[in-house]
Amino acid sequence: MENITKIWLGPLPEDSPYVKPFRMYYVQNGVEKNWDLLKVHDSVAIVLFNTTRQKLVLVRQFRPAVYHGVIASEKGGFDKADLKAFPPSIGVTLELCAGIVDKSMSWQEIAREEMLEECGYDVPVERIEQVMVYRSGVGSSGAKQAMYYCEVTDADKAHGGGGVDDELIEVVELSLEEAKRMVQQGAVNNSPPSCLMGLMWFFANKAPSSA
Ligand SMILES: O=c1ccn([C@@H]2O[C@H](COP(=O)(O)OP(=O)(O)O[C@H]3O[C@H](CO)[C@@H](O)[C@H](O)[C@H]3O)[C@@H](O)[C@H]2O)c(=O)[nH]1
Repeated sequence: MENITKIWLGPLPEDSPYVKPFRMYYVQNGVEKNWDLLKVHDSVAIVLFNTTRQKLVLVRQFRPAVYHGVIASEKGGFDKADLKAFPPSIGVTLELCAGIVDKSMSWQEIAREEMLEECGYDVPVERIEQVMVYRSGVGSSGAKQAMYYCEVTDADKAHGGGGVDDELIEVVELSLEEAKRMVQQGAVNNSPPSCLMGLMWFFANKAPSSA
């Protein structure tokens, strides 16, 4: 996955299917203000628990935004990627299985499809429980994400997962102890808030009482 040999930056093409920047103007308390925004896709994320193995199923992948963010935080900017000083592994995340809402299917159907494509579990939508809906990027995109929960067993496994087309996604099974360490005080990791919140929700609501 980290077989990345070259990284560089370029301007955003106006026809990007993923990100559209623009400015919103408004008058608040009689004062004209503006805010720079990004239109991005809404998304779904699924807390997946394999009850056969008592393992949480997450995905590991290289995230360009995280690679950029780690370097920008450390150096105050990103001129050019020095792969020796900053290996691609610093941009690898552990996340919930997730996907963008970019097709005309129900959100639950999209969640079902992502579980199959990314993690290899084939389950009917009826087994996917909605957990909560929230907005991420409240300063930039305000995008909506719906979080779901699904218990799976080894019998639901149709294939190894890994994503479609040229996606490179590694399925990772975490023991309850390993997952708990990710959300303990002082933890530092590359995971997005949705993943950390999903794990905390799991421990508060679903984990076996011994965990
Ligand atoms: O600039 C881009 C952006 C996306 N993609 C592709 O678009 C797809 C998007 O992947 P998908 O699995 O549908 O969504 P995620 O990338 O997992 O992202 C979702 O899940 C994340 C974790 O919850 C959230 O942070 C994000 O906002 C949310 O969109 C992938 O095939 C990417 O290769 C590109 O090729 N170029």
